[in-house]
Amino acid sequence: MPLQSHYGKQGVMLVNLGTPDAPTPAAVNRYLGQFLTDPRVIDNLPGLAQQLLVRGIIAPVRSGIVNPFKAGGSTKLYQELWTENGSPLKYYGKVVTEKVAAALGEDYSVKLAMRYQSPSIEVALDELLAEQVSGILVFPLFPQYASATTGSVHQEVMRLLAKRQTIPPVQLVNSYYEQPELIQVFADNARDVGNLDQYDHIVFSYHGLPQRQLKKADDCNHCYVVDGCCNSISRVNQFCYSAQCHATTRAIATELNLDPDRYTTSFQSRLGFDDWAKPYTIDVLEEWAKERGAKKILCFSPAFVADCLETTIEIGVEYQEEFVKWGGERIDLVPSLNDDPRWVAALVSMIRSETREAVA
Ligand SMILES: C=CC1=C(C)c2cc3[nH]c(cc4nc(cc5[nH]c(cc1n2)c(C)c5CCC(=O)O)C(CCC(=O)O)=C4C)c(C)c3C=C
Ligand SMILES: [Fe+2]
Ligand SMILES: [Fe+2]
Repeated sequence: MPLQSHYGKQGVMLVNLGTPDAPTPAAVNRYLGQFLTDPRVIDNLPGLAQQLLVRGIIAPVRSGIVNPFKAGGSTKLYQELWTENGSPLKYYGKVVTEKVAAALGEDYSVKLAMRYQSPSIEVALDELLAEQVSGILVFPLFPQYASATTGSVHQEVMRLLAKRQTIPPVQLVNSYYEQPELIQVFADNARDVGNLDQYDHIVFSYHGLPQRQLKKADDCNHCYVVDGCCNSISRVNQFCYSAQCHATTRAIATELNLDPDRYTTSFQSRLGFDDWAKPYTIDVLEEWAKERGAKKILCFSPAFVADCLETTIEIGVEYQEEFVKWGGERIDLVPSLNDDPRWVAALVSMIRSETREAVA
């Protein structure tokens, strides 16, 4: 018998990053304003300076709200990404939540939340608590831990719970970067693409992080100090985002029997002028096209569980155009997990194993 209360359902909150409510300058401005004033995302500015810079310059300029007749860069990209179902990140989040809820059955109550914009963590938490759940499993939809993503979700959940008299049993999922269930789905999706020998090279492209944040999160003075610091994972770097990304790559590559010279781990979406985790995906693509004559590249995006701006547009359109200019033919994207039944089954399996004690 578990120690905790076992009355009511087990609550589950699936949490992703968030996306604008609409592809308009006003909505993109609201989204970027909330996202980029998070001190875990832009971590090197004092609070007031960050508010002024983000809300006064970065968000208005990127969204284009400063000029009502001309959408800014980010808004244009969101307009390109938008489908009849809206933003894919939110659409697939909703579909997956419904499917996971149906598969888990009556013992569970499953909600979707977004760290920024809607549906908010606050609303999802209130709904779960109003149902008198016996406990809550907070499951960020980020396979690898970063302070800017998972850490921020955890902090927000704790901030909201800290206001309440009763703090229910809460489990915070940290990461699942090499869980066999997850690795299997990425590998199966790649197998569905066809014979991998048709590709000159395979790129595993992860969202980047400023090197400063990797160092800050490193209590063991390991990252950028020890040679090949992220090439293996152990006690000293078990929570390092970059090391976890490399571990995800190795696990997928092992599953697909890929030799190490067939693939590269790289990082995308750099913002600002500081150095981010390297190598940058765009540099890897340039090198393969210009110096090694690569024509076809296969690209995995294992930091994302659904189509989003960074996969569909940044890699699928922007990097693709550059690659062709450099003499390449095409970059094929391994489809994201989206609402793939194998991904739903993987989530159900991970949730069940995390809550086995509570749902006895
Ligand atoms: C692994 C997941 C992610 C990490 C780590 C991450 C860090 C990070 N991101 C920014 C700045 C931006 N990210 C933007 C979009 C975006 N980021 C992620 C995931 C991670 N970000 C996703 C899934 C998305 C797309 C959301 C969607 O709606 O499709 C954007 C907005 C787009 C733009 O204006 O270019 C910004 C800005 C920083 C600064 C950062 C770490 C410090
Ligand atoms: Fe991002
Ligand atoms: Fe490292």
